[in-house]
This record gives sequence, structure tokens and C-alpha cells, in this order.
Amino acid sequence: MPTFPPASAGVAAVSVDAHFERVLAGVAPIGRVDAVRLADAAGRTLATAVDARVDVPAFDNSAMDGYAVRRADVASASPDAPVVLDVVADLPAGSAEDRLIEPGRAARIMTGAPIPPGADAVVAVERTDGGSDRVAILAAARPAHHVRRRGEDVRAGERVLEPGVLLDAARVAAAAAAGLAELAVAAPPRVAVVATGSELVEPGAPLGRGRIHDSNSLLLAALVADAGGVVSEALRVPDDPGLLLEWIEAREPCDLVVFAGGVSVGAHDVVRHVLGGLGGVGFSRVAMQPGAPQAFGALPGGTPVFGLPGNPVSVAVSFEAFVRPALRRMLGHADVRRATWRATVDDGWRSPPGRRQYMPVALAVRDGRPVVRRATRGGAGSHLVAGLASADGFAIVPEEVEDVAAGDAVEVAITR
Ligand SMILES: Nc1nc2c(c(=O)[nH]1)N[C@H]1C(S)=C(S)[C@@H](COP(=O)(O)OP(=O)(O)OC[C@H]3O[C@@H](n4cnc5c(N)ncnc54)[C@H](O)[C@@H]3O)O[C@H]1N2
Ligand code: MOO
Repeated sequence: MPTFPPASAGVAAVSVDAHFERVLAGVAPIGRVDAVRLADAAGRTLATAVDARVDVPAFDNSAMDGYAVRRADVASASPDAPVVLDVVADLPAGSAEDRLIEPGRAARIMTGAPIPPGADAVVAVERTDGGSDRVAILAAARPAHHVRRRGEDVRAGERVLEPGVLLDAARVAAAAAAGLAELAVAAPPRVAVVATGSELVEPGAPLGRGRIHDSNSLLLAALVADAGGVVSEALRVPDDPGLLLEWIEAREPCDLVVFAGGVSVGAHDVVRHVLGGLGGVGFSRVAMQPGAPQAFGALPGGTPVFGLPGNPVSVAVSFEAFVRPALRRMLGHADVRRATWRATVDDGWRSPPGRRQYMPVALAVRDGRPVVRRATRGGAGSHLVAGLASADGFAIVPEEVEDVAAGDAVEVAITR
């Protein structure tokens, strides 16, 4: 029968911040770059800065459907005393016409069409009689009224996007407007996720006594993809040191390995037994709830490796606190931490002294104001995987706080 490892073996109590720093120091940007078409760029991390290749807008153009005029001509215009102008051009968006507008004349112009030379303002169609050959103008125009200036958004050569940002819809659109067709993006880190435990069966398979459906490998695979990595392998390994060692040696090439389960002090805690024996991996008790037992280091050959505690909520919290920042560092993100927000607590709960608590919370509205509530029926219980589905994020309760009361402000990381 396997024996318990000595309870103190290699175990040091460390703060969340100290473990975080250790993790960040143990991973580096992977540095591989892909060139992608803009249509494929959303969700990727920009590898090199983007400077505008053209002025945006590229030419002075109309902000309204109406008439391009010379301001001086319409200075006296009012509903009672309209100014009538000859309409000498019709300019839809895309028009390349370049006709000079002389005094007493106007061009019918649509939103986005270039302002013709000579004209210096646009009168919206609502302020006219809408005429085709001649138009009665019913209002004066301010300087450059309804004119969108060349380069007012960004000028050619100016910085549009900094490296290390996540390319979302708006950033891809900005790159397109700035004249780029493709972008240099960070290659996604290849991540192997391994759920350990002899109790695990395939989701959907009948449960024999003592067996559970493996949720961690799916949780981790989806979290990896969401953080910008690609899953090289996702598998289950029973609590058999020989099998685990075999997999470690024969695994697909990858940039990071994440184990879940088997890191604690149980007699069958296979990740601890195997990684502990290989060297290069530190086992810690981190001052957090959940997620206290943590392993991090490198496999022989240097691939960084996490051993996360097996309880599913602990996996989700550990991923948020340590693995996601590591992946973002590997991707070259400028900012590896997620932004947090102050939110008001709707219900209260207890937090363990001396440990940073990550409470799964759901966003809600009370009396028209945003609040957060515990997402799971049992609060912080790290086995409450079904309740985790209701969480929009985690409330992060500082180490010194023991009592979170209704009405208190807490820091919240929104993960959904
Ligand atoms: N004597 C002690 N026992 C435990 C301690 C301790 O300090 N002393 N810490 C507890 C805490 S906290 C946690 S968290 C767990 C972590 O243990 P392991 O990382 O070794 O995880 P396992 O024992 O393998 O599993 C824990 C729990 O999670 C379930 N699990 C595991 N894998 C999956 C999966 N793929 N999908 C769904 N659920 C999974 C597993 O069945 C267990 O119920 O240790 C405590 N014990
Ligand atoms: O630290 Mo364990 O992850 O609380 O359940």
C-alpha cells in the first residue's frame, strides 16, 4: 500500500503574490510569430506595433446627406429668407468627382463622399428643400459644418495598436481602417492538460461506486483556449505513477503542461509522487481559498508545468490566479493580470483569516444598482462544480478580511 508522504515534505506556506511572482519568473514569451489575415486575427495577441499606413479619414468628407456649399453664400440663409443655389454635381459615397464649387453653386452630397474643392461646409438635407437642379438653403453653416477632416481620427505613421494587446473586434477594425491587410500575432502556446485520478470516467459514462465524471480536463481545455492557448493534448490518467511518467516522456511537443489533481498529501497523489521524484517542481501551500496546494516548476527539458489541486473550483481559481497570467506572459501580453472592479456585496459570507479568498460570484441588480452574490449554494466549497456554472467571476477577498457583509465593496474579476 502506498504511504502518505511526510506532511511537511517540500511544503512551504507562501502568499498568493509570492507564488504569482515565482510562476511569472518561470515562464517566458514563447516568441513564435504567425502572420494572419485580418479576418482571422480576432482573439489573437498582436506581436508587433501597428502604425497607420493612411490618413483616417483619407480625405475630407461629408458627415451628412445634404449639400456641399460655400459658407459665405449661405451666411444669411433662414427658413424665412432661403438662399437658392445651383446644384452642379451629385456626389454619392465613393464618388471620384473633383469639380470646383464656385460662388452661388452647391453639390448634392451623401455621407462619406469627398467634399468638393471650393465647398467648405455641408448643409443637411433637412435644412433645405431637397431640390435637384436648384436647392433652397434654409440655414447658415458653421465653419466646416458636417465636414469630417482628413486624418482627424489618426494620421499616416501614427501608432494605432501597441504590441501585446488582445485583438478584439474594435482593434481588428482599427487595423483595417488604417490600411493593413494582415497582422503579426503571437503563436498560441501549446498546452497539455492532464486530469489525474483513478476515480475519473468519461463524461456521460455510467458511474460505478466511487467514480465521478471528469470535468477538469474539459474545464482546463476551455480555459486554455479562452486564454489564447491551444490544447496539444487533453487526457485522463489514473493514479498510476508508471503511466504518468510514461505520458510525460512520450507527450506531444508543447510549451506548458497543466496537471489537475494528485498534488496534495494523499497516499495516491500521483502528481506529487512523480513530479516530486523528477525534481524541478516546487510544492507549496499557498495562502488562498480555494486552491491551497499548488505545484509549479519545470519538467526535465525545461517545459514549465503546473500541478493544480483537483477540486474543480480550485482548478478554475488556480487557473485564473496563476495559469492565465502565465499564458498571457507566454503570449507577450503587455498586461498579464485581469482588470478587477469594485462591486457591492448583496449577501454576506465568511472568509478564512490569513488566506486570500476567491469566491465565485454572480452579477445581479438590486434596486437598479449592480451587486454580486455568491454563485454556488455552498459558497466557497471547492467541489461545487455545478454551481460554478452560475459564476460570472470571482470576488477576491483580502487575507485580513474575515467577514464580508452585505453592502461591503469587494474587488471582482469578471471572467465570463
Ligand atoms: N490531509 C489533507 N487532505 C487534503 C488537504 C490537506 O491539506 N490535507 N487539502 C485539501 C484540499 S484544499 C484540496 S484542494 C485537495 C487537493 O487534492 P489533490 O490535488 O490531490 O486532488 P485530488 O485528491 O486528486 O482530488 C480532489 C477532489 O477533486 C476531485 N477531482 C479530481 N479530479 C477531478 C476531475 N478531473 N474532474 C472532477 N473532479 C475531480 C476528486 O475526486 C476529489 O474529490 O485535497 C484536500 N485534501
Ligand atoms: O485548496 Mo482546496 O483547493 O480549498 O479545496
